[in-house]
Amino acid sequence: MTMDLQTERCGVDGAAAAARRVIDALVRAGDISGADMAGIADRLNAVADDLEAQAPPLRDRLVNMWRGDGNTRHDPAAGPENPIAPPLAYTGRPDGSIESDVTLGLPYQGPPSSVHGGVSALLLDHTLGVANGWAGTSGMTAELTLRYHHPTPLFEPLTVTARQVSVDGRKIRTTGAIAAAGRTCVTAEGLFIAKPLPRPR
Ligand SMILES: CCCCCCCC(=O)SCCNC(=O)CCNC(=O)[C@H](O)C(C)(C)COP(=O)(O)OP(=O)(O)OC[C@H]1O[C@@H](n2cnc3c(N)ncnc32)[C@H](O)[C@@H]1OP(=O)(O)O
Repeated sequence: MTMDLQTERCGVDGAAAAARRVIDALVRAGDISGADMAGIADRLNAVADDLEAQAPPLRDRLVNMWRGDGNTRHDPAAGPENPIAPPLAYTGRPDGSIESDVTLGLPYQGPPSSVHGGVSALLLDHTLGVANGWAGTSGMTAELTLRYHHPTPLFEPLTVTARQVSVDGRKIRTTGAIAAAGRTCVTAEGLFIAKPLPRPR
């Protein structure tokens, strides 16, 4: 079952996807390309000027971002509204786990042709959090333990999975992994504490 995060559509999604494409193309081109980088900077700054001039007050945008009670759309891992999110798109499995297939490019590079360890941590922290929501009991990350078994490749399909393991009072334990071609690259164990922060209203 696909989660509601993916079924809702907003106008900003298309612009965010274009910005994501620009980030990827910029990192890909670099200074060894023939691109007119000064001209590109001017054009990108003009876009930013336009957006900044029309942005609502910060508080209004925060309320808008946190509307409703379910998944949000702005986070840096799965948020379709956020250009720095790959973004992950989750499918819930009948066994209570969740899964997302994603291919990461150069903006997420750490070691050569491999995913940055901090990016893997971001994706796993968020995916464990979403798995908690999928299981019905959510919390704040209190501890996140990662084990990097093998380099996680860029440019190849990755599968990010997570599953809530137990709920003991306010303590929620959740595990997850990133795999490439059936090989586990990173595993995660998280302790979450049930303590909802109020959403801006
Ligand atoms: C769909 C959306 C998915 C989003 C996923 C993204 C998740 C995130 O990134 S969350 C952001 C990162 N996390 C944070 O910022 C959390 C910051 N920390 C906090 O807010 C608090 O320390 C918090 C909520 C973890 C715990 O605070 P608090 O509610 O006061 O806990 P407290 O009452 O002291 O302790 C409760 C129990 O948890 C235990 N505990 C608390 N913190 C920890 C910890 N870091 N490690 C181990 N145990 C802990 C305590 O020992 C206590 O256990 P016991 O009941 O056995 O004595």
